[in-house]
Amino acid sequence: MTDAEPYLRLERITKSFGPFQALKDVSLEIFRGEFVCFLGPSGCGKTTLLRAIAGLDVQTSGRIEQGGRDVSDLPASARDFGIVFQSYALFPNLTVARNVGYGLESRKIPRDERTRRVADLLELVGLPDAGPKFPGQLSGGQQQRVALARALAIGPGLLLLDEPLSALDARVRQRLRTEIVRLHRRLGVTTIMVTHDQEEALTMADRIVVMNQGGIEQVGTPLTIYRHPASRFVADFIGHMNFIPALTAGPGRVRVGALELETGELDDLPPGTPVTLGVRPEDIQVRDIGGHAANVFSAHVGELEFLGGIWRAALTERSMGAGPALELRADLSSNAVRDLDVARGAELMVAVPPERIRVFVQGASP
Ligand SMILES: Nc1ncnc2c1ncn2[C@@H]1O[C@H](COP(=O)(O)OP(=O)(O)OP(=O)(O)O)[C@@H](O)[C@H]1O
Repeated sequence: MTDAEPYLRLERITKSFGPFQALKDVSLEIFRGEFVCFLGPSGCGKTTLLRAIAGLDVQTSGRIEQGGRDVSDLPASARDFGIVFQSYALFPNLTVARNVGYGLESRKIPRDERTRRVADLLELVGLPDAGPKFPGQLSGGQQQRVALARALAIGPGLLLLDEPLSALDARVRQRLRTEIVRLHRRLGVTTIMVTHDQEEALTMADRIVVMNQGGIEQVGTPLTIYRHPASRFVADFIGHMNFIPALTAGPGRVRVGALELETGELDDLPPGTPVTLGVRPEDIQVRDIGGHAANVFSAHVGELEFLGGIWRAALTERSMGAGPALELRADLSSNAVRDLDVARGAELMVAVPPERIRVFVQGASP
């Protein structure tokens, strides 16, 4: 097997629980050394997919190949992975050292080597002195580090993380996030993490698999998923987005009420086709709007919400004639708000760069 070939290949995986289809024809390829996140709302099937990869919940149909080997029908014990669960799942009556060494013990690794390896692993996860303690004597974050060390002990080909951070408080979560990424860089172990937290996926993953209702909506790098969401679902699930109903008006142009806008992307749709435009709040410009800028219009400032580093402004464009007004949320820097005297009730010139407008065709996206 060469590195150009996927390390893990999922082919047409389905999973049914009675009449309910939790996974619908899922195909995916993951390469050696990648950090991949399965991201999606509760119940979309991400844990079910992870458990199928581990052999903990066998798929109803489909094929799973790992490292060039067909593992579809292998029991979990015969597959090559380490796993960390949300709930730590440590043995409460065993010391930390024995928890970490558990897999080594059952593989009959000699005691000396085991002791050395456990010490290395505890060092690796930043708990060099925790060996003699019991899990109950550690904080949640520390227990999750022990769970990580245990999962890595046998040097698995695949590290599976099932919402490993969601039981932890925000600060610990943040710190462990960085540590897991660092650990991954250092060890290079192919890693799959399930999360419903978009920020976690965006900051940690090499590639994100966005799931919805038992299927895959989009696979891509965090930047691609954020900048070029393939569907309205993805656009809505990741980050904030203004959705604006519009009609096509010729190549690269759309009409929103009386306003005509230029867009960077538009398939060859006949004029008058209903579409939905997607614009991120941070892509609405209020500064340095040159004379030749496209999509410039005046907007009325409504509510202004202070979010710390930025302000979120409710903007309304009123040249719409009889139609409903165009409402937008815009994220403005504190500097812009100060320099331009942006205040509730003010009028503000705004520009929406054409290349920052996504066009979703109605009915084509779920
Ligand atoms: N053992 C089971 N029996 C019946 N239905 C199940 C079983 N396990 C999961 N499901 C259903 O399959 C769907 C997918 O579940 P899964 O746990 O994979 O979702 P998820 O995306 O991981 O969500 P969450 O973030 O809530 O865990 C859900 O609707 C769930 O109710």
